[in-house]
Amino acid sequence: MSGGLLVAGTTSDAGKSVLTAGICRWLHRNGVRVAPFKAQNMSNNSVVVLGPDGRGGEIGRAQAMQAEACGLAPDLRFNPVLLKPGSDRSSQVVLLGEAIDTVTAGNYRSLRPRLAETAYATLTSLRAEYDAVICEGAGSPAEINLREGDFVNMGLARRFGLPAIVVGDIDRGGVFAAFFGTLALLSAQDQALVAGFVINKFRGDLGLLRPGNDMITAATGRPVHGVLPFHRDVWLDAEDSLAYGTTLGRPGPPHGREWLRVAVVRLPRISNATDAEALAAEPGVRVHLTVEPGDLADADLVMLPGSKATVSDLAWLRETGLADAVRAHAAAGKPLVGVCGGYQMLAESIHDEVESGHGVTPGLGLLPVGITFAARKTLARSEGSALGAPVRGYEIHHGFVSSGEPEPLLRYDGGEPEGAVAGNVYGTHWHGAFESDEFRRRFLTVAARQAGRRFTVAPDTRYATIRERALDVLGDLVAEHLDTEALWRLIEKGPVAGLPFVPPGAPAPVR
Ligand SMILES: NC(=O)CC[C@H](N)C(=O)O
Repeated sequence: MSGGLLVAGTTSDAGKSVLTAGICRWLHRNGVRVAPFKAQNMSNNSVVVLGPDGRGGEIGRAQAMQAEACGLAPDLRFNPVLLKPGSDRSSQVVLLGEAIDTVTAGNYRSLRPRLAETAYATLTSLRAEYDAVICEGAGSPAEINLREGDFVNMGLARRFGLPAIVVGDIDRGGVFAAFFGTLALLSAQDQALVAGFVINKFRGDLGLLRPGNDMITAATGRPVHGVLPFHRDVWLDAEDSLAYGTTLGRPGPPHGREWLRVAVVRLPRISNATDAEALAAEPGVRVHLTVEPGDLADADLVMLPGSKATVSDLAWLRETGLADAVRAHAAAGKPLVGVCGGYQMLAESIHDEVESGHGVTPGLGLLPVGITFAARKTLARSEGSALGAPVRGYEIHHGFVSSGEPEPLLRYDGGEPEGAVAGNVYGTHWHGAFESDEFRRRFLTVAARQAGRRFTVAPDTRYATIRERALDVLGDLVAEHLDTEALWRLIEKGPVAGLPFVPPGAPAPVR
């Protein structure tokens, strides 16, 4: 079998990543050798994967999660093109794991053929190796301004003759109009590949929804392949919904007497926000993403997460009054932790000719280090220890500590120091450290003490188990709520013949 499917969405955050992961898990459980794929991802949430040469490279976090759903180690080919936005107008281009260039609207066109050819070649190799490859689209396939040269959505489906399903988020409303409009704005050729729809995040009465499903099927000639219920356990790696004001997950009640309140500053170019998810997995730890200085005043622990744009996010921190709130929190003796870009912001100074080109910028001066940016990106999977517990993490950064000899937070297995501690202020370049269970427990215990909070960490939270369970939930959702027979047929046999065309089709360019 050389099966395939494109999971497209009516919008970003409609549930493509989650549905792709769920389909992957369901197939994997049924003994299918399945791999995930996203030709091009735009995200600052990445993981480090070791390439065939043993060197570290980056792919989008969602494809690493989907690989896990397939029972596979992540592979650079699962996400050959990763665009990491550093501003509204420019992104770093990561091709098969390696940062090769910076794109702006101006030069994307000239770069695109190379990106597309790499994506096509990569998918070809995956299809030769696996029984099925489940491809995730990006944004909406009906972005009519981007249709020309598209290699992520229908462009990819056309090239490989893949059937496509379109998932829509009913929680936002307008899902039927979105399905109809998405289909009707595609060319006849593309419409022929769109086999049906999936409704996501449904929380009402199925009886009330059903007439709508029947009508959209009558209007488009395509079935609704299933309705996935809103599920409160589906929150890990939910990167598109990292809106400020969000509380991560649904942690259980505290193991001890009080909750520990964690405020994570929702930086404009936040990267690897999953560092905060590991904290939110602990019972009694409430993790809130915020842009409000007032929220910091109430927090026990404040986290400055990673950032793809350290210097400009630091300027934003100052403009919004958050920098003062961070300082006041630290001055009160309460714990503050900076991860990667957030760590860099806590330094005395940041010398950056690479990411921002701003030269020297004063940092918040809360940790006794100086940071300098190097053109070469550090990409590593790292192991060591901290607070007497083993720690694993991964590193994705241009900036490095170029001065200062702080008390380290961590040590690499070889003994090299990493990160810094100054009383109640902590920093490290490592992402993922809080996924190490014993280290997380010890860190939260110290943090609670410094915050004067009667919080007791649960003795037995295993982050890896929680992740595994979340993937199983996704597999269950697909198995229980989708027409899996229809899905299987699509994946195995390809597009359905004779699907009707819905006018007007792709609009002609206006010259
Ligand atoms: N992952 C991060 O937070 C990166 C930090 C910073 N932008 C750097 O490249 O060094």
